[in-house]
Amino acid sequence: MSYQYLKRARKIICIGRNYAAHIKELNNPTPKQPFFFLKPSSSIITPISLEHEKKSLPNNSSFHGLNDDGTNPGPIYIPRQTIVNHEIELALVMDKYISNVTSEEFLASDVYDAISGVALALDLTARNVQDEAKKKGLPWSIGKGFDTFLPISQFIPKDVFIKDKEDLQNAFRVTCSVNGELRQDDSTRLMLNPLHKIIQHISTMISLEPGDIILTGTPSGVGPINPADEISGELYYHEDKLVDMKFSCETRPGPYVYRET
Ligand SMILES: O=C([O-])CC(=O)C(=O)O
Ligand SMILES: [Mg+2]
Repeated sequence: MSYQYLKRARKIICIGRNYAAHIKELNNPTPKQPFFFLKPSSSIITPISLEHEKKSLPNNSSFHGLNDDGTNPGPIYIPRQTIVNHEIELALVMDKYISNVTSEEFLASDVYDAISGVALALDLTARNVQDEAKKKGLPWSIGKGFDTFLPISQFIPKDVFIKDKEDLQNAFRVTCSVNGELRQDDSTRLMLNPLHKIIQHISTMISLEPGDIILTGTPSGVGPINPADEISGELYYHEDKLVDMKFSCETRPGPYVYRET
C-alpha cells in the first residue's frame, strides 16, 4: 500500500453535514441540497512510522511539499487561539473523469468503476474560525485549510472490496480515538447523501478528475484536540480493519494567532 496517490490529487472536495447525528450535535440546519467545500493539497500530512520518518522542514515552515513517494510525515499543528475539531471521514479516490452526469445516469453500482480506491481522512476544522465565518457570511476556507488539516492514510485499492462492487454504501465503518478514548464510530450506511449522489452532484458543478479526493462527511462525536494529544483513526471493511493511522498534536510554529476578523 502506498501514498503515491496523494501526488495526483489536483483537488480535495468535501461534503458538509452528511450524517444526521453530526448535524444535530453542532445545531446546524439540515441542507436541502448537498453542499461542498475544498481543502488545499498543502493541508495533507501522513503518519510518521519506522518506514516514514518525520519530514524535516526549513526553519519554522509547516509545509514544504510532498516527498517523492507521496508522503508528508508529520504532526498535526494546532494554530494558536483556535479550537480544532477532529472529523473522521471516508475518502474516495477518483479514477475517472466524471462531468455533468444525471441522477438517472449515475447509480450506486457506478461508484466502484469511478474510483480507484479509498482512504481514511481527518477533516480537521478550526471550529471557532469556521463559526465566525458562518456568522459573518465569510468563506470557511481557512477554518478547514490550515497546513496539516488533512491527515490521511495509505491508499486502499478497490480490489480489496470488490465483493460489494454493486453498492459500497454499507461496506465501511470509520472510528476515531483521542488519547485512547473512542470518540467516533459509525457505519457509512448512515450518510444522508449516499456515495453515488455525492459524486453525481459534484459533477454537475465541478468536474471530477482522476486523482481527485472526495471527503464524504463526518459522523457524530466530533470534539477538540489539543497540543500533546494523540489521535488515531481506523477504517473497517465490514469486520476487517483495512487501515489505521495515528498522529500527535503540537502547537503550530510561525507567527499565526487567530484573531476575530
Ligand atoms: O464542518 C462542518 O460543519 C461540516 C463538515 O465538514 C462535515 O459535516 O463533515
Ligand atoms: Mg467534514
